[in-house]
Amino acid sequence: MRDLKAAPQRGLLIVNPKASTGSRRRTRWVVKKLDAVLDLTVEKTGDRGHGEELARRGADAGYDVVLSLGGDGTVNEVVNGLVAGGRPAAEAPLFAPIPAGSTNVFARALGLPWDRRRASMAIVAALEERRTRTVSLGRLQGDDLDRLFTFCAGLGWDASIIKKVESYRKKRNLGAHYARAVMAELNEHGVEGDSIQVSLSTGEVVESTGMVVVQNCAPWTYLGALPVNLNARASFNAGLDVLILRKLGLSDAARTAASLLVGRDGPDGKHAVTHHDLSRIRLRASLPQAFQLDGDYLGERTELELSSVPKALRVAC
Ligand SMILES: Nc1ncnc2c1ncn2[C@@H]1O[C@H](COP(=O)(O)OP(=O)(O)OP(=O)(O)O)[C@@H](O)[C@H]1O
Repeated sequence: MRDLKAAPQRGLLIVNPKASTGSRRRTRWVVKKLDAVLDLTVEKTGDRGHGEELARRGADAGYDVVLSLGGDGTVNEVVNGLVAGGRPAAEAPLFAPIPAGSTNVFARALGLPWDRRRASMAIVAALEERRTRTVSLGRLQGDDLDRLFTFCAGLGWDASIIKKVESYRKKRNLGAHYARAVMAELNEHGVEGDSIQVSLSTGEVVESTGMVVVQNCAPWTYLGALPVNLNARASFNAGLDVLILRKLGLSDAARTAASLLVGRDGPDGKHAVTHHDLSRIRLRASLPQAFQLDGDYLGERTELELSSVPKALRVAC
């Protein structure tokens, strides 16, 4: 093991001061821990998109390690900045996400604890022991859009629900907000969604009425400590997994929702089909549909293409 104190790696910590579980005191604690093992620079994000710009500049400046302190939105921005323009993983800084959002799916999918102190200690140990892993990312393209995602993207129902949850603003008690948004969505639009044609890289074409979720890893999300699995086989070492909801009745919707919460492998069968390890998925909807990327609602689209980018990002873990 190299003595990091003698030759410290250059580290850039990108902090979202508005992240839902962040605070100045907690940030100071994290900075102190990292400062002991890295030649550390700290930058705060000032607005949406700033994390991506800071990360891109950090990669251009040759930082060895870039860390984020924020939620999955900040992780998404920083990752997009690090490997912007197709920068290969070997030429980009090592990345480490320190959780400060409400859910922190990417960090937890990597095996890091939700608690930021414990996660920081685990990252410091990984840096000291030079433990790294190279993971896949997803890429989403459409019209004026070309973005990477770390854990999931979706078109239709789940994205409409995310839009509603975001509009409720308060991030506490996310489970209750989610349930409220599901009920509001059912009230407004019922369970019958618009048709989405899903073309898979295997050559198969599947029709969905209302919801397609693509995963780069498992789980899809967490409700508190509970992982919610749509595609339990999704993995950073494989291509993309997809869940396609087909025709739903109200009782099917309830059954599907329940199987998401209690099932180990997620729903499958007559009303939902899943496919594993795909290189590409094309989506074409009959009407503009809400879409989400790493849990952030990003607008509406009728056509999207998603592809897997293998071994796209080096992470410390
Ligand atoms: N200074 C800032 N002011 C307002 N928004 C910001 C600022 N810095 C970053 N953001 C934006 O805040 C969004 C959400 O941030 P982030 O995901 O880090 O936290 P979060 O919303 O608490 O996380 P989660 O959604 O997991 O609860 C990001 O998309 C980012 O662009």
